[in-house]
Amino acid sequence: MLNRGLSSPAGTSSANRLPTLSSLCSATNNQGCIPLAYVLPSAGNSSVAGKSVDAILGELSLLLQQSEPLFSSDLPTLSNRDDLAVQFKANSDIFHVALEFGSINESTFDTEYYIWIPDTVLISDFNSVGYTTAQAYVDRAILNAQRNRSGVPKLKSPLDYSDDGINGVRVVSVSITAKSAGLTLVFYMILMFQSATANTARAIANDKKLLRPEMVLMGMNETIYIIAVLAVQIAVSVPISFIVTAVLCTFGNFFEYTSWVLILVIIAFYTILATVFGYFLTVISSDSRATTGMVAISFYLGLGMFGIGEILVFDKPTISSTVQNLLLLSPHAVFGRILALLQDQEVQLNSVTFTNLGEYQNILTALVMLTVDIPIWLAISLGIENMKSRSWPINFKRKSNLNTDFELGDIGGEENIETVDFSAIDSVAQNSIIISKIIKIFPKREKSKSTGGAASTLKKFIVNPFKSAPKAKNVIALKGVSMNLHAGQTLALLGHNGSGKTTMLSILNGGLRQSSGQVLIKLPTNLPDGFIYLDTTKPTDLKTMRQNLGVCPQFDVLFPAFTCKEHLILYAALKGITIDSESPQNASSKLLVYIDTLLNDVDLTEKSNVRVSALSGGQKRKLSLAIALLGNPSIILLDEPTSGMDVAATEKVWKLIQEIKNNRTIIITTHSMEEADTLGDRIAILNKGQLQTVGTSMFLKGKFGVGFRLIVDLADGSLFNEVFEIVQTVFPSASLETSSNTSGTILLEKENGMGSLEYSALLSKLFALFHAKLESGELVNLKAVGLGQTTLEQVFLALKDQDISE
Ligand SMILES: Nc1ncnc2c1ncn2[C@@H]1O[C@H](COP(=O)(O)OP(=O)(O)OP(=O)(O)O)[C@@H](O)[C@H]1O
Repeated sequence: MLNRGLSSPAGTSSANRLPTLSSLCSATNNQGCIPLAYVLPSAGNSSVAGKSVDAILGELSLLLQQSEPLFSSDLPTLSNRDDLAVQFKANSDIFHVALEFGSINESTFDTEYYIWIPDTVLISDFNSVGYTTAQAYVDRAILNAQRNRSGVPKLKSPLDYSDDGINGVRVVSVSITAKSAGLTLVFYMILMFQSATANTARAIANDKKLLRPEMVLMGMNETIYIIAVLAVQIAVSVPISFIVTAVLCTFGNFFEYTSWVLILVIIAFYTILATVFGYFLTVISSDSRATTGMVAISFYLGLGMFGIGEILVFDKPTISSTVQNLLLLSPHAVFGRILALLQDQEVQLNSVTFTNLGEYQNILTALVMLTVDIPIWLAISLGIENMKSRSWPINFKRKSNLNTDFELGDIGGEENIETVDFSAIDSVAQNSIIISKIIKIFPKREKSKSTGGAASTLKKFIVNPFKSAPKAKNVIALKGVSMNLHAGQTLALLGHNGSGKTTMLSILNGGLRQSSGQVLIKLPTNLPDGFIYLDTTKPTDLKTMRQNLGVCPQFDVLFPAFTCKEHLILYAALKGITIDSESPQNASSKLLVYIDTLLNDVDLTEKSNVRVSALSGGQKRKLSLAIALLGNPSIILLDEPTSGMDVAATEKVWKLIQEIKNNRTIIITTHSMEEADTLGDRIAILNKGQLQTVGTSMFLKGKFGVGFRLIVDLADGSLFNEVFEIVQTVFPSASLETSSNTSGTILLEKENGMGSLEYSALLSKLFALFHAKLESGELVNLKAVGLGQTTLEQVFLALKDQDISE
């Protein structure tokens, strides 16, 4: 570019290769020829700098050695320009081309020089007289001196052609090579910090699915959670920033002149920005696999924006600074821009520091943009997240498929629901939770049955490339469930696996949003009514509701490294639980006493200072329960709280739940009928997403009980058959459950469709018969008969497969 940019005289070709200087020397076999004799910058010039001159001359002689081996490597020095003029005239056969240096800048190597050719030569072509060759040598020597200082690879001799080389191509590559070294560095740097984005995205996306919802439900403030995750990622990145800075500024020589503190700050800020950007990606995509893809896409997009910026936008006077700065909102573009600008200054050997940043406006602007990008992306992410959870008057989301080809509402209708006796419930306690026609549909994509990876994908493509993607298949977890709950009562929610219990609890605590229907939670207030109803789909209501909510999730969400006590202290802080006291010290010691009491309540006093990693499964459940009870919430949702606990611990928990239920609405899901019977003031049974029944244990047993058991105690076993035959005369379908010589149990099954009165009448008839037989002396060995009530388990099993038609 430098050489071919000079216009050649008309009629000459510019496509010829540069001739070597040796070939131009007219002396036979170069005998005595002098290559590029030179004159140093004139004395008295203040910018004369010995070191730079030496560096350039050293590079020049290296280049000459590469292409002009016939010349001696020592370049002859002439004392001044008069001497040069004399020599030229006198020895034009051996003295062909010469250099006169004007001035050389010590730090930038900016050089002013003149090329001498004898005036006896008619200049018809710059190439043929060696002028262009000399200039190419000198320009490369100057560039190599610069590159040597900044550690960039040196350029080869301009005459080191490849066979198909075209004259000038290598010279043009001078400027491109210099720039591309900087851009390669930028590329690698951006690539290196992808891990910060990817790690954050992965951590938040995974937590979003598993840990975060549960932690939020247990009282964790979402903003604190986000800040904690970002802080951890940033803390991990700090040592990495130091190492990268050390590599760039010390070992790698990539930034020899730029202040290392500036580089460290830039890298640290970019790390934070990359981390925040990772969080942004989790906000805009809902699943972790999508987020991973987004990291890759954003990387290429960012690089693209940087490339477009470098080529078309940055430093273009025709493009407004606003547009230029807009491009710098891209984390990768702004980082790349700063590095590229600093590289430009490095090549010019300029030292950029915090103190002289003002002299480099474009670097300063990019640095300011890098800094402000952090709060901007954080605000955008939090804003989108907030918008997503808001309930809009118009629903922009694609409507879920509510074409209900399933049975809606309760199984068996009103008669399976026990009428509540409101006279026994305080008016404030009545209807503390109103659940109305809740439907929950989980959209689900059918999984491909093949697991053959790339090979099966290829096969599928070959077999039927036009086969459309599998259609969405919905899972209907709740099919229009309605019921009202009352404070001071515990509702035991029963149901087989997958019947919808956890889904119901998640909707109640706002962790899941129902597809349709409404949940209203009653909270006491100072308002004239004395209470308000909160709608769990409204974020502000949800926030208030969660302050009054205690949740024990189905799976423990605990930190292995924290002790039991530390968990309660942490959650107390996160839930904002405060204890009134005159002094903060008093308050915190009172809080510790309260936490100790709670640990004692759940039988964990001995383990209060033990880390969770050393607790048994049952002990972890106790800790989760204690967290749920923290702060005396008015609504307590317990998802299988006693699973994994031993008998003694279970009984203690039952006692505790019974003690605390006053003024509170408690819902407990369980697979233990004994637990439901003991704790449930009312028991609700869910079956495949529908409410099968709800009522007291007595109501359920009376309604769905299969009948009583007759327990018979005999003095002589040989008479048992006789007793069974008597029973069968009244209850033809009676069945023998257990029997031994001296005792037995007979199930007095209620016939299908038989009413309670009719059944009672049969029982009376049976006992009258026994009485008569005893009186007549027919059953002399019968010591005692008794009636056993139907268990809840029998009710549950009887209801198992019942549907509306039955
Ligand atoms: N996130 C989800 N995506 C898709 N389907 C889900 C999801 N969560 C639950 N389901 C489905 O909803 C139905 C009800 O599940 P849920 O966990 O509420 O049952 P459950 O009664 O609590 O079961 P278990 O007693 O086993 O805990 C099941 O068919 C389940 O597969």
